[in-house]
Amino acid sequence: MAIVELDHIHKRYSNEYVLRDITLSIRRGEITAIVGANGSGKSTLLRVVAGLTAPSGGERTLDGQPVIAYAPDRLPKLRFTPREYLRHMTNMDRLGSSIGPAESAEKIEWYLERFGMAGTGKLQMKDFSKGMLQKINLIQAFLRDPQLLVLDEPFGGLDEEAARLLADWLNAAKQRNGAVIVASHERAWVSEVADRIVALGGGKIRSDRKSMPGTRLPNKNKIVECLLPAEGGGDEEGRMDGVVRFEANGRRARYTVDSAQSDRLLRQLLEKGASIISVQEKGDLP
Ligand SMILES: Nc1ncnc2c1ncn2[C@@H]1O[C@H](COP(=O)(O)OP(=O)(O)OP(=O)(O)O)[C@@H](O)[C@H]1O
Repeated sequence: MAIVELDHIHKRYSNEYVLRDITLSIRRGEITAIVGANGSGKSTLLRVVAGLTAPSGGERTLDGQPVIAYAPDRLPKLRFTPREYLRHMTNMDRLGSSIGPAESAEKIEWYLERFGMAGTGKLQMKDFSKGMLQKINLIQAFLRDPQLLVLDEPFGGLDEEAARLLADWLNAAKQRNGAVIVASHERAWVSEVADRIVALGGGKIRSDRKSMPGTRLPNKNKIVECLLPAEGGGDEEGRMDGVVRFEANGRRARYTVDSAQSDRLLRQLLEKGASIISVQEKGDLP
């Protein structure tokens, strides 16, 4: 069954119809892309799907009470550091969940690191570039572990590497049987990830067709986290075969390694007495 059903939805602002007679099912295990010209109603449709805008007519039905996460097309430039903002978002969320502050702080770090944002320190979001702000916007949505992800222009402002990672995360969410809906003008990424493409025009559905996602290879790096037998040795560690990135905090170390070389790295680490904490595909979710 669909996670959200829209049945003959209309949305009107004053006398202007923005959505007209929209009937649409958003299903689990599927990535749905909404495409269409500027002003065609994509953002409005997404907000109706997420339950943030009430329709003027028609019915929206949810299957159960799924956790829904929404990322708007841009975040305001707030006077918060990303950690302050994300902590605030998860604090609000935790009211209804079982995850504690330590665990959610760890998850925040996990996402910041993956997006190369761990080093932003005291820099406030008001001074962020468009792409940096977009990464925080996406993190706040993924942090909720949603069953329904509603993302407005998620690829906007992202560089190639970040966009690839996002595509991997969307696929990982889908593999967990989550439902994903994105509005996007980025044709290449839409055809890369979408199982289904719904085109809007003048607030109406003009076409709704299946798509065949995925010609691009997934991120081929793995992330190995481990406890080293002793501190230090950063230069030497970074030069180990296949290691593209090395970070350490005391004895705790993180290697980003080419998948083809990861077994070899693991063997070398074990031989020198390290204990392995985790091995993950770079595009996995926590
Ligand atoms: N709160 C609002 N009040 C009045 N009109 C609105 C409101 N929100 C959206 N609209 C109007 O609804 C229409 C559709 O806007 P929407 O943002 O949904 O389009 P879109 O397809 O997402 O556009 P874009 O590709 O430019 O982001 C536009 O004409 C817009 O002016």
